[in-house]
Amino acid sequence: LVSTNHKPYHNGHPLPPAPWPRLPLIGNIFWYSPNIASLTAVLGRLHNSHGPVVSLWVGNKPAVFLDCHEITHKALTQMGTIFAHRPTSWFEGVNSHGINSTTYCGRWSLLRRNLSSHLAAVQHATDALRSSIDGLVKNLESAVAGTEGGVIAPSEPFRHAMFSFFSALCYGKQVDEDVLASLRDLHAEIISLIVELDAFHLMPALLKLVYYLPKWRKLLSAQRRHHVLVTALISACRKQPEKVAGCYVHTLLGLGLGEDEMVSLCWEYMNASVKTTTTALDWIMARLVLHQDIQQKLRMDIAERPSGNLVPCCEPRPRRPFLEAVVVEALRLHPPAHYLLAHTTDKDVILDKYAIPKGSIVNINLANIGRDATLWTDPNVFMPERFMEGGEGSNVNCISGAQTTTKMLPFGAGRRACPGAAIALTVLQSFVEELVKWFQWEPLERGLMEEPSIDMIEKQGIVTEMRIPLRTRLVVRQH
Ligand code: HEM
Repeated sequence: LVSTNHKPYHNGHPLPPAPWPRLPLIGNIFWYSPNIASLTAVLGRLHNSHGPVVSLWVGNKPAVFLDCHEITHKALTQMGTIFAHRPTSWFEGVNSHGINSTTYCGRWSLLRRNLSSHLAAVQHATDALRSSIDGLVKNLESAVAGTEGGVIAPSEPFRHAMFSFFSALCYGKQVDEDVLASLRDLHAEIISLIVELDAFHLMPALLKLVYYLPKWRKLLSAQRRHHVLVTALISACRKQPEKVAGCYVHTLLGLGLGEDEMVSLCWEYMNASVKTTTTALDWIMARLVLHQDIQQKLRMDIAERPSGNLVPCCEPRPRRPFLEAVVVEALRLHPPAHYLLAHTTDKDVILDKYAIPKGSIVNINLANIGRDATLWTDPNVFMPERFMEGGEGSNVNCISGAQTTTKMLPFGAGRRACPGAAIALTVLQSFVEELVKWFQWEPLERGLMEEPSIDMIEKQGIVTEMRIPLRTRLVVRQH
């Protein structure tokens, strides 16, 4: 990468360092990083040579990349309202009316408050949680029974269970299993088409129109089918509101929204919740397979006192610090999203001596912050104890939107922080608790070449999944 910055100043202040050349109207992001997968390596090199604030250009706008806890903290909390905006994109598709793509305004605030109060009300939706976990345990038991040596790949059953839980919260519990299966398939189809089209890098997509056109058509068709299906689910809720009281669609019905808006918000709800929690669960269980001692300690801890997440009307719910520590430590090392959703500013600002022009696309690398050796001891070691009382992470609260510390931020921080953080943690803890109670999670035997039984290498994408999906030997425990 050439380090010269062709136009280094904006209103008398230096712009974040960027590589050269940069073409007028096109910029250089597509040149240096033709797809999402290559972006990490390019940014790694740029940060190494230029520090924590660098940029690549998308058309005539800088895409600024932050890689530092203090600067991130300043942008998201001290300058929170300035950085709370989202860049506009001409390709939003099914997400066009989502909270995440809405700019920081009254509409955003109304929708966000609605989602937050719905999620607070269903935080302990014990029936739905119990039934999804029971379904998962049954699925895993039959998978074990049907394989030699109990070797299974649990990611798909995880996704199935998370989908059934969040769809019960979104659409109510009355939805047919067949309809849910179609919805699940449509979600998978749309997400994989978006990934294939690499919507983040649309410019090359436009240049290779012939190759991309059939995929666009497929995406539009899948989005239309999704629209029809979700509209039917919304109408069913409208006809029998008493059956769906408290579910997300029910709360939306009272807001006077149009059909497209409601479909888009339902898509966002399911998409934001299922992919992230499933990916997090994959990483947590992979860690427990690798660290048998921690799995055993967790099991003993669980046996002493149940967490209460699955007990109806259990107030206050007893805390289980080690279970919480295991989940949070896995989120520190393996956050499902490595970057926050893109932020932007509504005016020119100075951040860490650099000019950030109004409308810049601001990207924050939260994965690097969680693994920063200046903030964490042995950052690459899986050590849940660091989150126990007196540990270096004991003051970290990744739920609160106004964190006092942003040493890790798997859910973001400040005004745009994830509204689903609290429920996501409850769900993950409940799943892990039951999965460890019901099964022993063991590694496969090492291969001839002594390769590790689990590959912890990441695959970059909309979320960062395991490059090789988790495979484990599952032993059903006696109860
Ligand atoms: C492990 C699970 C989850 C993780 C790691 C996660 C992570 C994130 C992150 C990093 C952001 C971007 C924050 C920013 O741009 O500053 C975000 C935003 C968001 N998340 Fe989550 N999330 C999870 C679960 C959920 C759940 C369960 C829901 C809802 C049911 C949800 C709904 C949203 C919404 C609506 C936004 C956009 C907020 C806004 O723009 O105001 N997420 N999430």
